[in-house]
Amino acid sequence: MHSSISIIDLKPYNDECKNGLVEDISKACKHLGMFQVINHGVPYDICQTLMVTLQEFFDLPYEERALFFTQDHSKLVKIFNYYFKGDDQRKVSMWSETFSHPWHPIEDFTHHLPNNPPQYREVFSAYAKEIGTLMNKVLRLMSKGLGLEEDTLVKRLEERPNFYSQANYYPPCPEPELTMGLNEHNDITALTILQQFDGVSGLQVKYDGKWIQVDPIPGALVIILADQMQVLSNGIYKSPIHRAVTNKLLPRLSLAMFYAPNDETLIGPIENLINEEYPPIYRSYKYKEYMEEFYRQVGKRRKVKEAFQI
Ligand SMILES: O=C(O)CCC(=O)C(=O)O
Ligand SMILES: [Fe+2]
Repeated sequence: MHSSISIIDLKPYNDECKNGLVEDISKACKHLGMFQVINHGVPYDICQTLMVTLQEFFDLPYEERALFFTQDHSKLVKIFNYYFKGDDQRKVSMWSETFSHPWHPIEDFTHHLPNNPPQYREVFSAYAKEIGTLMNKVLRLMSKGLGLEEDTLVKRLEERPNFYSQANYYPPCPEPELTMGLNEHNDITALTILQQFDGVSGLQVKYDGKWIQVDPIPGALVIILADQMQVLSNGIYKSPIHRAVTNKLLPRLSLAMFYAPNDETLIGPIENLINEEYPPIYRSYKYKEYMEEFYRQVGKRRKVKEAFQI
C-alpha cells in the first residue's frame, strides 16, 4: 500500500456530491503529501506543446541561454544551477539546469520571457492559465479535506500570492550513481503542480526512510504539498521530501509551477485546527521570515520549518 503514490481522478469535481473525492485527496495529503491527478482539466495538447517548447529552449545554443544565466536570486527570469547538499554528502553535483520565472499574472511580464523558441510566450501563457484554474480546484478540495470551508486555504494565502515556475532540465549523465539531478528537498512554497516528461522517470519521494519512484503517467500531473501547507494544517498535511535522479540514456525535463504566499503574508496553523488536544506545533511568521531562514541555511540540507517549531 505504501509503495506507490495515489492516482486521483478529478472528474467528479463538478458533481454536487464529491465527498469521495475530498476523502481521497485528504488521505493522500495526510499520508504522503504527493499524488498524481488525471482528468484535471488541463488539455493534454497544451501540456505536450509546452514540454516540447521547453526542450527546444534548453537545446538552444549556449550563447542564447547565457542571457538568462545568473546567481542573483532576485532576478525575475533566470537560469541557474542548484548546489544544495543532501544528507548524503557524497552526491553533491547537481546534474541539472533550471529555468525559472513568474507565471501569474502572466500579462505583467510576458515581455520578459524568451522570444526564442518563438512560440514560448504564447504556449506558456496558455498553460499558466489552466494551471491557475487547477490550483484553485485543488486548494478547495484540500480545505474541505481538513474539514474547513472550501475557500479557507485560498483566503489564507491572500490576494497576491507569488506564482513562479521552475523548468528543470537533466541531461543524460554518464555516471548517474555519482550525481543527483536535484538533491533531496522540501518545496518551501505552499503547493506545487509538477509535469514530468513522458517516458523518463526520475522523481522520487521519501516515505518511511525509503525512496518511492513516481513514474510519469501520460496526461497526469503531480501535486506536491509544500512546507506552508504543512504549517497551515498544523502538521495534518505533509510536505514530502523528494528528489530527482539522473539516468545514463535519456534527457529528462520537469516543470514545477509553484504557489507561494507573498512576503507579508502571515502563516501559521489555522485556528480551527487547534484545540487543547492539538496545540499549535509551529509559531506564526511572515513568509519573508521563512525565506530569510531558507537563505540562512544555504549550502546545507535545509530544515527550514523545523526552525519555526514550538
Ligand atoms: O524533476 C523533478 O521531478 C523534481 C523537481 C522538483 O522537485 C522541483 O522543481 O522542486
Ligand atoms: Fe521540489
